[in-house]
Amino acid sequence: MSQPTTATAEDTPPGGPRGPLDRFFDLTGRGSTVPRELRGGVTTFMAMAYIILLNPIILGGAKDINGAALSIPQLTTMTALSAAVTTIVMGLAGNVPMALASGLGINAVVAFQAAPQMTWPQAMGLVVIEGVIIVLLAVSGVRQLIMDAIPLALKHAIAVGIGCFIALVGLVDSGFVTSSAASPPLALGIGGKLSTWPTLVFAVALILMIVLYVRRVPGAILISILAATVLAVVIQSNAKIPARGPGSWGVVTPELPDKYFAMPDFGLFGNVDLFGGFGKAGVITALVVLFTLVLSGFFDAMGTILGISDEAGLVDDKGRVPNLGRILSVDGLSAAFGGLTSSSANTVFVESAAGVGEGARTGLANIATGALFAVTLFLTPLAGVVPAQAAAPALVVVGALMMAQVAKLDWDDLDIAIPAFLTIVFMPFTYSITNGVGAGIVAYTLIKVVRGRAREAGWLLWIVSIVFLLYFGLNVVEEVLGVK
Ligand SMILES: Nc1nc2[nH]cnc2c(=O)[nH]1
Repeated sequence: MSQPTTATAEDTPPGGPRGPLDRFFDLTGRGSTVPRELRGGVTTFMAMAYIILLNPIILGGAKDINGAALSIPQLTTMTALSAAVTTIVMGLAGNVPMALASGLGINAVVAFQAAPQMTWPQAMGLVVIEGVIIVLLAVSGVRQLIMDAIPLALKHAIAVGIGCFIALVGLVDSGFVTSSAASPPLALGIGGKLSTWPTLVFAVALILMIVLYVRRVPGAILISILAATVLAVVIQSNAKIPARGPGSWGVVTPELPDKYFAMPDFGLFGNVDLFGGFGKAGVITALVVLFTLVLSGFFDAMGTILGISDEAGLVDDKGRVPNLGRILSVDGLSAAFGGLTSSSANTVFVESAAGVGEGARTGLANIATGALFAVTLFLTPLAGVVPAQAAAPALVVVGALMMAQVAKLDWDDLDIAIPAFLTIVFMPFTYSITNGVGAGIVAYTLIKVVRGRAREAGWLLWIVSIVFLLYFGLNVVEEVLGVK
């Protein structure tokens, strides 16, 4: 891929014999070094650390059918634990710079679709089953077959769509872009105006990151995140911006905590009722929830794995990813582990692209990211210091890098141009990677049919298209079947 790297003489792989770390992670083979991997891993952690705070807020804010809520401190521990374990396992087994944590798409399904119809252990039981189904699809080779069936052009479009999506996520999380019920639905800052301290911090961080990055300063992204965090803490200690409301920092208010250390509470571990949800909510309702979980988990991770691999230059000329079977299996296991820990399905995070932007190319970066998540198990108060405004510019800059893939598409070929465009725009516009993948695949198959080339799509894409049509029409199906 064509991004500028941040190599220095200190970074250059030595010509001598390769050490055990180098051999295990193939650092030299992938043109990387230990410092670069560590820098990438730390950067990814900085871009993802917010999840330790946000996931408990989303899951802990919802009530189950009995009106019970999960404990926020326990959720915080479980979110950090599952991110640490799954990220390290992915690094060791998959050797890719792809960190995992509780997915924001899926946790909303768990909190707002599953939990209100059953108990928390039953909802988490469905998450475990989802993960097991995804593992079965991976080990049977079906998941890989589906990935291979997706045309190369759509794989590039997925990377571009994810780039646009993470840029929007960054802009929204930092309050630089806000939504309102009035028109226009999206606006700059508050009501079209940038006038708050948090947006200033975002702007400073973004400018600093761009300047350092184009000047190829090693650690550009990380330095900018840290510098912006310091700026944010200084501003907050003087301006005392309220934690909630317009103009606030969002999930993380950058304040130095009173205490830095807290003992983790593992009380939610194993709090799972595997099949009880089918009895409580009804078989069809539970199956509809399971279908949504599997489809989102399957295609969100697939899109993210393709996008990050493409960005890291790990794919071959057919768009194939190394160690794909293992990566997909670990991804499924991670979803199940998320259920087991009540932290909701863990999935490959798009934020891993920030570490790739910093030079990460192997699973060693994951060891750094995972180790930092493990440390936060004991330092949960400190995890709340980096505000979105400091970390989110990384998502915008990396979004720009991922845009490079758009040049690989033949925009004069409508068979490609229209599905690729839909893939790209559906991701940011519907805030979902899965929707983008689905829109592209359905459009691709449709165009092949109306052009009299139905066979070119291949039978597998046909099946996937039908499944996606079901997914998009799920509400209609639910009404027909009379389920909630
Ligand atoms: N791919 C992916 N990345 C994320 N980053 C935060 N949440 C998510 C998610 O649900 N999926």
